[in-house]
Parts: sequence; structure tokens; C-alpha cells
Amino acid sequence: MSRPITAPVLLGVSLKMYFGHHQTLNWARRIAALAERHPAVTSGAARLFVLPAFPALVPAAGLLTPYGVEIGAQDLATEDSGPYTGEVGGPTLKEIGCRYAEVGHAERRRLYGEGDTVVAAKTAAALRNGLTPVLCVGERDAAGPAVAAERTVAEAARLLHGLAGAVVLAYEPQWAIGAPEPAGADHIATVCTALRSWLDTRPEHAGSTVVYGGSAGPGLLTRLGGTAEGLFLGRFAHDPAGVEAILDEIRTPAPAAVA
Ligand SMILES: O=C(CO)COP(=O)(O)O
Repeated sequence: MSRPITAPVLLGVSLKMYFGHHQTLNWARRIAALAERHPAVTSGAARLFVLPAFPALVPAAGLLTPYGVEIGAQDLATEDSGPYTGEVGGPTLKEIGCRYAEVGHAERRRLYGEGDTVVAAKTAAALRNGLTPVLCVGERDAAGPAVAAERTVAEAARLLHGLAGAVVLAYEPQWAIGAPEPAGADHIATVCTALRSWLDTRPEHAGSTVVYGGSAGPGLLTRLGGTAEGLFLGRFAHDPAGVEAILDEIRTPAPAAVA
């Protein structure tokens, strides 16, 4: 079942609405310093991206992108411009340097009533604006791994129907978000492997990545043995030491011998 990690490992962080503005920028400075010196990042074995709140996108991009850490939004509008009060469109996100846009997070589904139609439209909006969707999928209630895999693949197929382009598929079982512990390693491995197998049959989504999110933190990547191609982090990235501990788990290429 375990599949070798096809480096680089993708590590995303959504700050959700936890931090204030200055707290976000202070955290970003510490992540930038980590990215500048950590061999997993400097060797290219790990790729990092950060999704702060909208107002922090521009200053956070200034702090992080010089060190190769990409930026993205936690949401985007279904439309590109027009009378959509309070929304932020894909063209604006692209213009300010975003590489990613998250769609379909369980909190947006549960708290703001977003359903499959909106999630699919936001995924399409991201793709047509040159943003990589971080498309969250995963079962709402706890289920066995085989059932979870079947449902999650069906969900991804439904949401991506008729679309083309590389995506980050974030497997986030909703019951594991905000929990003390992530889903079990075997459960995650079963679902992520199924998502990867499905993606492998979809040339229109070549270049896509499957990551796991939901109370992910230090120690998980090692337990997953390459079945997930990265992690989508929440609370356990708030302390930069947690991000560093995860980077420490990523094998970096041996330095070239000096003649
Ligand atoms: O929802 C998540 C990432 O999008 C995960 O959040 P937590 O790791 O804080 O549960």
C-alpha cells in the first residue's frame, strides 16, 4: 500500500481566522526564516504554501515568496468581477501574487452553506484564473476506510467533472478537523491511495497532488510512508517549531561530495 514519496513533499498551512494581522506577519517572518535555512526547503525536497486571511496576502507574499514559500487565499468568488459585495475574485488574487485558492473547506460548507455547486464553480474560477485550487474533499461522518475512499473519490470526480488543470486534492475527513488527533494512518493511506489512483486515470489533471489535512502535525508524515504527498496543516502549524519538526521528517538529498 505504501508508495514512495514523489518528492517534493507539499506542506500547506491555512491560518483560517486564528491570527490578527500583525500576528500573521510575525508568524510569516518566522516561517520565512525557517524556509531560508531548512535543508528540506532549500534542497527542494519540501514545498511550502501559506493561506492567510485576505488582508495579509500582499504583505505575507512580500515576506515569504523570496524564500520560495507560495501564497494563496482561503476562498475566492465564483465570478471574476461585478456586483458581488464582499467577494474577492480570482483575477485579483492572481494579480497580487497568489498561486493557490482553497475551495470546499468543511467550515465553509458547514457554516456558510456552500454546497457542491458553489464548490465546483469556485474550483472552475480558480483554474480559469491560473490559480491552483486546494480542493478539500472528505467524508462528513466517520466511516471505514474503504467506504471513505469510495465516497471521497466520488466526491472529487463530481466536483472536478468537466474541469481540467492541476489541483491539490486535500483529503480532509470532516470529523478529523479540529480534533485532538488526525485520522488513523491506515485510513488516510487508503483514501489518499484511492485518490491518487483515480487522478492517475485523469490526464486532464496531470501534475495534481494529494495531501492530507485534519489535525495533521509532527509525526504524521513519517507514519504515512508516502501515501499522502503532503499535508494541509491548521493548528499544529501555529507554532513554527511544529512546521520545523515536520520539515525534519522529510528526507533531503545527500549533499554532493566535494572533490
Ligand atoms: O482544516 C484544516 C486545514 O484546512 C485542518 O485544521 P486543524 O489541523 O486545525 O484541524
